[in-house]
Amino acid sequence: MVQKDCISVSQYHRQKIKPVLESSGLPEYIKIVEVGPRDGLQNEKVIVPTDIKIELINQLSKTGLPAIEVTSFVSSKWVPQMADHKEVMRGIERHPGVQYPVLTPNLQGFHSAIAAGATEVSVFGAASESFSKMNINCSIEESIERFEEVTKSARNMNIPVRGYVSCALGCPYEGNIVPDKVAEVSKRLYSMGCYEISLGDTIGVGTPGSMKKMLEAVMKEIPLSALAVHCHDTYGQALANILTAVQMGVAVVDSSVAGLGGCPYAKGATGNVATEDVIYMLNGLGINTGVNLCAVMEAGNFICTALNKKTNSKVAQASFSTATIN
Ligand SMILES: CC(C)(COP(=O)([O-])OP(=O)([O-])OC[C@H]1O[C@@H](n2cnc3c(N)ncnc32)[C@H](O)[C@@H]1OP(=O)([O-])[O-])[C@@H](O)C(=O)NCCC(=O)NCCSC(=O)C[C@@](C)(O)CC(=O)[O-]
Repeated sequence: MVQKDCISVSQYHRQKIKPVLESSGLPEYIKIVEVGPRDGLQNEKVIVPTDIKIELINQLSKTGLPAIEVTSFVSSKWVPQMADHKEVMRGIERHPGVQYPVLTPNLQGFHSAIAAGATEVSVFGAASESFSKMNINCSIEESIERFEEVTKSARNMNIPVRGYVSCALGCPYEGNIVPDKVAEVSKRLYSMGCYEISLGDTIGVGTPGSMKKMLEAVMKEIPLSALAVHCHDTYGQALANILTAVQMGVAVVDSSVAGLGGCPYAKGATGNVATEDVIYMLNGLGINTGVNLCAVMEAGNFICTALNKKTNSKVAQASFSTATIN
């Protein structure tokens, strides 16, 4: 059940990201991009039934979240969990003011996504050659060519395109990735028309120190207002890394309800930072998100019950055991 005092989505969606809270130097509003239904569920061992995915997205749509990544239009041989992309896309109830982006690695995926009713897409590249090859079966250069085809078609249809750069703080195959490489790939995605670049710590190895260095390099090439961070929590650093990014002025944060997820081509990587934990931290900093924490916890409880697993959200764990949320 959504709380009565939940601030309306459209109220926040309409407003531009404001520069900073005057007293603290922090952004006054942070946009949360919920990636659980895609990034979270793509990595589940058992195939999650389509109606459960749809119900999860419908519940999340009522929480005040401004953006919910719904699914991926990728090959079902590569990611069987996302094979029902069309049914999910067509089955969800769309709420005014909520964005419902989907992943599209190439023109084929883009056309399928549009045919299924997608109104926003994301291309996903990497700052690591090896990861690019393992994840989307092509070099970084080839991926850029494919993404250019997608952005060109999208522009003609007025479809916004978001760009991911995976391995921004480390690669499961190559180890360290130099910040300049992240900046270079980010710049290319931004130059081809991606409205926002989400910097992915795909395997959750970053620290506040490496996040700061990487962001300093990327911020030389791309406006701060076009940057997002996407932190997995494998080493327990995600919230600290997000706080570092927010202190540097980043105002878009990706997260996953109940901390679900991982990437099938980044073995051992755990889920994204839990949406509940990010909201709790931002609430404590006095930063608006427009998202109702209780309603997100209810959605988290729904999906964890359906998957028969324990939530990875520390906030949900604490709240369900003490029944107190501040
Ligand atoms: C990109 C491909 C498709 C290339 O895969 P490929 O095998 O090189 O593709 P191809 O062009 O040679 O085509 C081979 C077959 O795939 C089909 N195909 C071709 N394109 C599509 C498509 N779009 N949708 C559905 N089917 C497609 C195509 O029709 C053909 O079918 P066949 O004739 O064999 O029956 C493949 O590598 C793939 O699907 N990879 C997906 C990987 C993925 O989804 N990874 C997880 C998401 S990334 C991530 O999690 C990181 C992120 C974003 O969260 C950020 C972070 O944490 O860092």
